[in-house]
Amino acid sequence: MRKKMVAGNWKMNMTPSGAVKLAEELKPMVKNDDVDVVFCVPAIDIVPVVNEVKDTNIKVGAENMFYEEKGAYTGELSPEMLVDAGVSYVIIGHSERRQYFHETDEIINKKMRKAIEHKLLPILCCGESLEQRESGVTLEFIKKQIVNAFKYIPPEKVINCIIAYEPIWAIGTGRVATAEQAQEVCAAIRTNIRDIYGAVVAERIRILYGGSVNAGNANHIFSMPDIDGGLVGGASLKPEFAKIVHYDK
Ligand SMILES: O=C(CO)COP(=O)(O)O
Repeated sequence: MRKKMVAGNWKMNMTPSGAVKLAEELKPMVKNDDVDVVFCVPAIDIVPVVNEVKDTNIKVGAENMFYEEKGAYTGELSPEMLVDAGVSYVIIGHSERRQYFHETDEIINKKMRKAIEHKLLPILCCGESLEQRESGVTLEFIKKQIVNAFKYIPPEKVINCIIAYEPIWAIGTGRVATAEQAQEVCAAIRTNIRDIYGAVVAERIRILYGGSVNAGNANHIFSMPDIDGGLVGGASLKPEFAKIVHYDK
């Protein structure tokens, strides 16, 4: 049985003081032993949020990291810095980073390998554009994203990674994929993983859905057999996030 996960992606929201307030408000509301709860927060908020949620069930994630160990990379954060600050997860390859910061599959693969080397758990994002969906290439495109992201990573490491399927057309638009649409793609991703890494990895790896998840649709989406929880944007900045964590109540 895979444990469900609900991860918030705060994106570029929340000043350090605002972040502490939000974490303080949410922490008593998101206790749920059946769900792994993660706050993925802006880099500047990591240290204060880690302090705020220590001794709770909440783990902290970063929204990005660089693939080099250290050195002359102005503005970047290394995996060692994240680990030392108390980070457990790192989002890699979000569509916003692919779009605005020109991250390629090759860069994403380097980040995946480096995160794993430092025992950070990657939340790998994949997802198609509206144009790709309408031209019928969704499954083929996502397979390519997955294959490229996991290149050179052995199955015993792949098993602990998290994949987030986030159709670009459903992010921040209020236009949520139907639970059936999300299930279809998440099942195809699991089949891809099975074909490459075998049944054990495929049964254990967690696949999340992201894109306009809210308190009203989480229960239906998370009840799909291949969907193990959600990566939540807008609704992760509000008390509504706690309702998503308690989706089945
Ligand atoms: O991009 C997302 C999470 O990573 C989804 O964002 P929204 O939940 O705001 O659509």
